[in-house]
Amino acid sequence: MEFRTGYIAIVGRPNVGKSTLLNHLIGQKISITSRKAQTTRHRIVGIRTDADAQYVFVDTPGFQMQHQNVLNRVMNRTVTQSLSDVDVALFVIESMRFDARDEKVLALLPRNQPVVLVINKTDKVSDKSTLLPFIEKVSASFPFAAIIPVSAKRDSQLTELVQEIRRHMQEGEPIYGEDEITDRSERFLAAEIVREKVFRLLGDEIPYSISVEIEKFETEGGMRRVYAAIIVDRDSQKPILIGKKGEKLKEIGTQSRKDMEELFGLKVYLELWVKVKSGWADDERAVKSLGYE
Ligand SMILES: Nc1nc2c(ncn2[C@@H]2O[C@H](COP(=O)(O)OP(=O)(O)OP(=O)(O)O)[C@@H](O)[C@H]2O)c(=O)[nH]1
Repeated sequence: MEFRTGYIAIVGRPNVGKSTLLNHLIGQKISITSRKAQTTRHRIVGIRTDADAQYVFVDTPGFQMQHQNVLNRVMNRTVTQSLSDVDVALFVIESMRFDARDEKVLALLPRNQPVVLVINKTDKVSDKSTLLPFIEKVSASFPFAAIIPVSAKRDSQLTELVQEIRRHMQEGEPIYGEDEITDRSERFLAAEIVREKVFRLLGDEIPYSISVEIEKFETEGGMRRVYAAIIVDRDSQKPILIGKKGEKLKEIGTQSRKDMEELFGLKVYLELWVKVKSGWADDERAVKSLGYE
């Protein structure tokens, strides 16, 4: 069988189980989001590599998972455009529920490219015979490429879903190497976690241009040591990030460390500091957030 690769977007109204689905498809918890809209076209939220395919799951700008009000805030066109360059979109709904909010999302989906309807939470349906009429009703509303009822939580029908996704992908070499997926992506995710916390805790106070550089990333005796610099543009942004008596940075550190521990399944020692991009004498370590508090 030829090797295939492709990009996949998972969309749907809040609470239908998109994150759960993603996590179960990729086998670990690496779905990360921040409150700010992304500037990049697509952000990778997870990768699954099988013997015959590599699945790259992306978050769609203006359509981010875990955003409650995003549909009100973003122009529909942007959403449709950004969705049109993935290979396949998964439109997730809940079993036996298809309301106005689902329809609103559905209206934004491109019609010139495959959309798979994923009916999640089938485990909650006690009388399975009610599912069929429901499926028929929803399927009349859009030319879906396929309809797959699943239970993300129970891993039910996920193999079938993966096979269906693969059908819509092109032959091609893996985009990400196997080794890259373990270490490099963990580094990348560590940086994403810190960035997410910065935005969560500081929101609009901080410009979108900040970045996070992982300067050291190593594992020693069951402990992951992460040294990360938050890079800001201007000196004046530094005190905002650090906060009174280092409070903000400490909170960013504590929350980041917790997420990293959950993600890596290891104890994490995290050292965080703020660096000014153009700065000369600014490489100072402001806070040490220990791996056990
Ligand atoms: N019974 C059942 N519950 C599920 C299933 N999948 C997800 N859930 C639950 O549904 C709730 C929402 O799941 P999420 O994965 O956070 O949903 P989401 O679509 O990412 O939600 P937003 O982040 O708000 O967009 C959680 O309580 C999940 O545990 C499933 O297959 N069966």
